[in-house]
Amino acid sequence: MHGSCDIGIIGMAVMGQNLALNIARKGFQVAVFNRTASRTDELMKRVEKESIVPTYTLKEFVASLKKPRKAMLMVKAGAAVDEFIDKLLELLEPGDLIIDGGNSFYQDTERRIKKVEKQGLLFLGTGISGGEYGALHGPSIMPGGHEEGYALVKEIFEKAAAQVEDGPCCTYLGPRSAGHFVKMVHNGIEYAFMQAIAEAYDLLRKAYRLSSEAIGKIFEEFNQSEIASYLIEITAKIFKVSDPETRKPLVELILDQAEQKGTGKWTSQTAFDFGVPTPVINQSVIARTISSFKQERVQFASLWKNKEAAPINFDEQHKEKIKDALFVSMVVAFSEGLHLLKVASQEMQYGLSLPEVVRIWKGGCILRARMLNQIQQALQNGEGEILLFSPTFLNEIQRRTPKLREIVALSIEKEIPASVLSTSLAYLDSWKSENLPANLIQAQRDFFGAHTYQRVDKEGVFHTIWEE
Ligand SMILES: NC(=O)C1=CN([C@@H]2O[C@H](COP(=O)(O)OP(=O)(O)OC[C@H]3O[C@@H](n4cnc5c(N)ncnc54)[C@H](OP(=O)(O)O)[C@@H]3O)[C@@H](O)[C@H]2O)C=CC1
Ligand SMILES: O=C(CO)[C@H](O)[C@H](O)COP(=O)(O)O
Repeated sequence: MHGSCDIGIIGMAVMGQNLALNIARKGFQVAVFNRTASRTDELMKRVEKESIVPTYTLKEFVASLKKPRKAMLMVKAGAAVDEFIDKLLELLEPGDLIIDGGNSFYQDTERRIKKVEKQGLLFLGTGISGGEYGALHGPSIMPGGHEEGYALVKEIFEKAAAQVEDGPCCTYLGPRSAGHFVKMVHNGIEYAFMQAIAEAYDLLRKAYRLSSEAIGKIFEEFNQSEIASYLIEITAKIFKVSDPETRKPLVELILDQAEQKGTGKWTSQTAFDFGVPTPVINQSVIARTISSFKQERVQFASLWKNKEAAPINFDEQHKEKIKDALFVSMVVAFSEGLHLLKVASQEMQYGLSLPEVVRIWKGGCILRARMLNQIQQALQNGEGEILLFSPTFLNEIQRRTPKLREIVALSIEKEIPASVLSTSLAYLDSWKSENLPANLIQAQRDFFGAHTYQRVDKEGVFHTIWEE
């Protein structure tokens, strides 16, 4: 078996195991390695006819690879990636390829690629989306880094990726950290969708007092509409699952503390760095953070002495309003993310093709959604720098925003937090404001710090002594 494997994967947790099986099922021979051997054994129990070679030392792993060797890391983002890169650099040779398939921060990828190329090796920072199912049946793969490295794995990646009508959900995105940057933004948008959906659920259960079963049916219907998407689809499915012990809907028994591994926060931090407004994504990160203060929330609720409002009757019109609110929030989240990608592509010189980014998000990944077809079309037509401005979406959003406004008003009236839905509205209201109150901010800055200001009626930079 030595030296015969087409690719090797390190990290046999959820993603690594399933990706290894997927690639092996496409006819490639895959070497696998995991720090804890039992995980490798666990995978081998799942192997049927596939060609997977288990290895138990890194030396054995490297020796099992065909030259030029392709070693892919599917380990926890952070220190583990650096540790494996260092160990692999001792064992691999110039011309070999290291791929980081985890959710690494793009600045780490910038640093790692320099280190790897210094030793004459190639590196691909590759975002992968689709979770457990996608990894096995076809994820969306977002590679960036050395283009000659991509040529070595193109066939493997493109066969393993999800397939949509216009090709595999994998394409070379650009140099250095382009792939991990795109995956980071993908996840930022993912956070926003998830929070918007969660807020719709909160309104449905609290304002209208609908049961989990009824809410599940509404999401099932939503998934037949213009907001059809993977996240809406799994939401509908979640509401159908009962806890075997209590027979209650399982979702009702899950603690309301959302965890996060960092990609959403990085998207927001990076958007601040690049000067791109992404308030809906930012707010979805904040919403998760607030949720983590469960004990404090319980305490504050008892101090506040919440009163339950009378429920509202739910009908078709309400359903349409919630759907429209979700539609607008989804478009806004995509618009924010694509705006960030556009600016970052220029600043970082990635040369990203946004229609291609959107194309590879159409299948396999967590963001896959029916509206991505229209978004791809709008981008291909070069419609507007920012998606909101595109004629395709402008009319759609304008038509639906009054419904979003009603839903936000309802959330305010009923005291149900809907911060992502309301931020979507505020974001739109800000863009459509010819005049914002930033003139007052400028006056205040000039008052306390002599920061100067510009005027609307004449050219120049001005400073005023605001008080003697
Ligand atoms: N789960 C998901 O849905 C998705 C995950 N990702 C990303 O893919 C990557 C893999 O994800 P996932 O499969 O969930 O696994 P985890 O992120 O849970 O990481 C577990 C894997 O990392 C290894 N590992 C952790 N720390 C170390 C260390 N210090 N030294 C050596 N090995 C270490 C573990 O080895 P051991 O068994 O020995 O502990 C195990 O193989 C991550 O970057 C994740 O963010 C991307 C898309 C979706
Ligand atoms: O990359 C993913 C999906 O695209 C991973 O599932 C990731 O872990 C999701 O982020 P978080 O754990 O912060 O919710």
